[in-house]
Amino acid sequence: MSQPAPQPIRLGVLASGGGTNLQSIIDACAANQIAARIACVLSNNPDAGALQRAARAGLVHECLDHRQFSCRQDFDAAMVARLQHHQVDLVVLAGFMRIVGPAFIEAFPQRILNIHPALLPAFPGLHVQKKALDYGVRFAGCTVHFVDGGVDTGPIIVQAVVPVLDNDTEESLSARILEQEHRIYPYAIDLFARGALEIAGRRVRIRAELAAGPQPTLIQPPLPR
Ligand SMILES: Nc1nc2c(c(=O)[nH]1)N[C@@H](CN(C=O)c1ccc(C(=O)N[C@@H](CCC(=O)O)C(=O)O)cc1)CN2
Ligand SMILES: NCC(=O)N[C@@H]1O[C@H](COP(=O)([O-])[O-])[C@@H](O)[C@H]1O
Repeated sequence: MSQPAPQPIRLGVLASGGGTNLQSIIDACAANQIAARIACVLSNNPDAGALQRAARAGLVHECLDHRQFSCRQDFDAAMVARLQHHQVDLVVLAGFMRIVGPAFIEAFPQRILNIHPALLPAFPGLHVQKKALDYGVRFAGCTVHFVDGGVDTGPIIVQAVVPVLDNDTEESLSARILEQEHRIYPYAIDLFARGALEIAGRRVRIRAELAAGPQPTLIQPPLPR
């Protein structure tokens, strides 16, 4: 029995690239699949496709080009100021390619999520789809986690698994993972919005009774050869 939707929380989505994760969140909000609304979209990259997607969706969007700031701390402070101005409840990193510092994290304690295109703790950092392919793993996937002071080390909320095929390229594997990212990120954000996430040390407990519905399928079986 799903719970009635609570008052929507306000999201601040940070993106540096094309914004397909942002688009999946935009679409999920429009379909009332997330108990949230996007208050603003911020990017560090003036050329980010995410800014164009935000504009098309009629969303508040701003670029704070990190290259215009004298240091990482000043950039972080400016981002925090904009997020607080827009009264953001949850910061959603959606392909945001800057490491946020302690002051940013202190401003939003346990209220910053990130999506990573690997099954953490395997393959943190960048270019991880290629790293997984080169390593020879049989399964890959993606992870939604809380952001903490480390990089890709925060408590894990949801993961999805995809098979790695013998003829996979970095592009084909990235595309397969991205499809799952677009499914699990809206789901994870909605769990947070409904107060269904409880952090206990490294572990995150999902209170199913507060979720909107059943957990989506998270393990993609190997494709027929
Ligand atoms: N404190 C944290 N900040 C961020 C996290 C995190 O877990 N903790 N996740 C990242 C997203 N991410 C991987 O999922 C990631 C993004 C960027 C980098 C990185 O090395 N960035 C470089 C600049 C790279 C560039 O501009 O092309 C840097 O910031 O110096 C590592 C991991 C978001 N932030
Ligand atoms: N380490 C962070 C990282 O690699 N993030 C990845 O950047 C891509 C952004 O795509 P998008 O702009 O189309 O959402 C996504 O695959 C996301 O997991």
